[in-house]
Amino acid sequence: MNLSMLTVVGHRVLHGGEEFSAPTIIDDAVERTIAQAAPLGPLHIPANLAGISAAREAFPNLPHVAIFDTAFHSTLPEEAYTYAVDRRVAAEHGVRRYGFHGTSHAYVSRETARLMGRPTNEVNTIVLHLGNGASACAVKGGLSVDTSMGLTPLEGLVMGTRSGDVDPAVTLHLARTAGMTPDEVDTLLNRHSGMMGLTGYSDMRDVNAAIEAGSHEAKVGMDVYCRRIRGYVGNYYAQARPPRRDHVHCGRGRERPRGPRRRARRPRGASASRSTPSATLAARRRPP
Ligand SMILES: Nc1ncnc2c1ncn2[C@@H]1O[C@H](COP(=O)(O)OP(=O)(O)O)[C@@H](O)[C@H]1O
Ligand SMILES: CC(=O)OP(=O)(O)O
Repeated sequence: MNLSMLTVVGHRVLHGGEEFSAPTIIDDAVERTIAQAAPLGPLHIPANLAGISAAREAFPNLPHVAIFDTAFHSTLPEEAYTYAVDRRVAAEHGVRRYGFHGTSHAYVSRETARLMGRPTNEVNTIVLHLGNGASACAVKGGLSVDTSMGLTPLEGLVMGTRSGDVDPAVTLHLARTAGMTPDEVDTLLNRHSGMMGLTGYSDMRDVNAAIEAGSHEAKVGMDVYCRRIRGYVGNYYAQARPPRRDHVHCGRGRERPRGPRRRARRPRGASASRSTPSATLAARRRPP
């Protein structure tokens, strides 16, 4: 490759925080702001910064542009990016869902619309990015409306070495009962969990080989991985289009659903389903 033909250097950068939601020319100040996000991306930001610094040194006369993984998710509605924690604490410490793998979800959703021969703004997709890091994204008319990764890339699907969703109290439990420090819990959940923690392998080809060889742990690991994916796909599908008849009411079932209970079953814009008097616990199923 003739390097003199280069006109610009693009850098995939993990976290744009609330500062960056569009491609941004990198200067020293931008580099410093990216560095501030390091605690939110311990696996990625140090590598991103090393790449930026090496490339800026090698090509000092070219513009360097940061493309942020979080940018595509800047369209998340407030109800999707808000965690149900104390508002003041969340605001003070920037605790909210950002979402990642944005370039991948944007590309796949647009390409899907193109292959279907339909305009992007008319197509709704659920995109699964299944690499070492893994995430799901609900894309409505070309815009990200929900995604499985959160404040950091730890939340959501089971990944190569990351746990994805766990009860947040697991971290407190490990700190209190095992005496683990925040850094140790961070390392456990980011580097020694997921498929690696469940099966001993982070590479799916190794997991598949172990399943073929009869490993129970590998089979269970794969089942956990797939179950989590089904859960997210079902979640996003239900958000867009709730099932009209299959539902379970727990508690106070005889009251007519109001407010949140009604909206949980029928988001704005969805067509109404006929509500049925229900017992305290009533499940209606379609015949097989
Ligand atoms: N042909 C394949 N069959 C099954 N899994 C594969 C195959 N190729 C790659 N993978 C799995 O995809 C994951 C890595 O995906 P990749 O997109 O390369 O990761 P990254 O997120 O690091 O870019 C690994 O778990 C790997 O085993
Ligand atoms: C955000 C993330 O998980 O990225 P990767 O898949 O490259 O690890």
